[in-house]
Amino acid sequence: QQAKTPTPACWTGVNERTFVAVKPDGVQRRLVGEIMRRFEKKGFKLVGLKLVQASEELLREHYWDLRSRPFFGGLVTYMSSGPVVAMVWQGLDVVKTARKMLGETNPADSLPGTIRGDFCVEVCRNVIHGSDSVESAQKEISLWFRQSELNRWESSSSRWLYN
Ligand SMILES: Nc1ncnc2c1ncn2[C@@H]1O[C@@H]2COP(=O)(O)O[C@H]2[C@H]1O
Repeated sequence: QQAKTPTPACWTGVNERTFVAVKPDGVQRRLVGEIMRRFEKKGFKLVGLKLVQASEELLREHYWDLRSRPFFGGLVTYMSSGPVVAMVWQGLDVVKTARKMLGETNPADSLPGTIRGDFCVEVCRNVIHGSDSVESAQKEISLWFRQSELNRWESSSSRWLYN
């Protein structure tokens, strides 16, 4: 069994970070603003943001764990079919909460009120990706962003969000 990399203290508590990407279908369907609005209104802090045309190489690495699945080729083609909005959001329990906000991988299993529950119908066009653990968030953020692209800033609302 692979040893677990310990989470650095700077990545825990209110400083936890997750990687979220609006997929090409989400960009084409003009869902970027609505999705970002949900994360902002929830109280998470945006620390990284860019519109990128992802290379197949980057996507193969991003989805490396799924490489033997029959849909892998189609997934890479879909994800490279247009620009993606890559984001890093920060806040307490952001990895777990973002997954809840996204809904289930299959939109049909996603409750109304979630992003996938509200805006899509099929698993191969599920509009958004979010890291599934703190560990994969760290890997995905370093794959998609340079350190210099991540911003540290003091949020004036943090004292109203955290005790
Ligand atoms: N059965 C499937 N058929 C096609 N694509 C899938 C299937 N299961 C998962 N995926 C895709 O693989 C992706 C893996 O993580 P995502 O959250 O980005 O969203 C998933 C879907 O886009």
